[in-house]
Amino acid sequence: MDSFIELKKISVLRGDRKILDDINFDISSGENVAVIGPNGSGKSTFIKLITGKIYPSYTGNGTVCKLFGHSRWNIHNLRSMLGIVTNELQHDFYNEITGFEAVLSGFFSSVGISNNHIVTKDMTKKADDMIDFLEVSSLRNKKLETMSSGEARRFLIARALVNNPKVLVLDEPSNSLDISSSLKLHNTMRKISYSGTKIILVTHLVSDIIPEMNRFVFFKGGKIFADGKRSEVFTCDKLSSLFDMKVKLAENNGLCCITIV
Ligand SMILES: Nc1ncnc2c1ncn2[C@@H]1O[C@H](COP(=O)(O)OP(=O)(O)OP(=O)(O)O)[C@@H](O)[C@H]1O
Repeated sequence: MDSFIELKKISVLRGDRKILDDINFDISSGENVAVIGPNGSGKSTFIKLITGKIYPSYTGNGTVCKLFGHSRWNIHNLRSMLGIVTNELQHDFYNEITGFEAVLSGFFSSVGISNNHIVTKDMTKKADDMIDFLEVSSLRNKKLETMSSGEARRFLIARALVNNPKVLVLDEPSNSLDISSSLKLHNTMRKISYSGTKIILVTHLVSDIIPEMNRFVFFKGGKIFADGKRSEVFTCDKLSSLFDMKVKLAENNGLCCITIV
């Protein structure tokens, strides 16, 4: 099986500063990956790289940057393979768009539906199926701008799933959610992982981690600081080194939390 994402010796430069430095990363099917790192460690830049939004700063000399086997890609062609939900995206949807239209727009990689879009019956059915799956049918015709963050985020996850992507990238998904909405999201991520779509979860909160995450990639200072199986990387020692403070990790009923010791 080809890798979903293959990066070798990849760096990203902004001005004269390397904000991603010599990244080597490869994921294939079967992996749910948690990307964790402190603020400013390069996680968002990494997400932009693996979702085709930016290219590496250097190529040649053994560098590889492939998404689904291709070094060059068209964002529209990536959409059936890669679903993306970021806070930036959610911001784009704060206008007159209803939840249903937002989900439907996933078929066109657009923000909402316009007269140029030809919406088929199958698309409508799939959009409604995904709205059901995310358990927000009662809000289908409500405008996103009038929803809570948690509600709007569920519609954007449904939008990302309409194309049956192989991989769903969630960037800081519990940002601005209260405990109850975070817990709902937690359960939704578990449901998605059972449905066959793999998750790449980017976060600085260990409470976002679901038991199905089987690979952990830690970022620090623009570099991959640790990368491996859950039992090897998601440990008190590694988390303490990552955040430069002694922390204790506890897991209870599938929920994780860290405390400072
Ligand atoms: N376009 C840019 N121009 C200059 N510096 C940038 C740019 N984008 C990111 N940076 C810098 O690169 C570093 C990594 O940023 P990035 O947003 O990738 O980190 P992050 O881990 O996602 O942080 P956070 O958790 O705070 O969102 C930061 O120091 C940031 O200021």
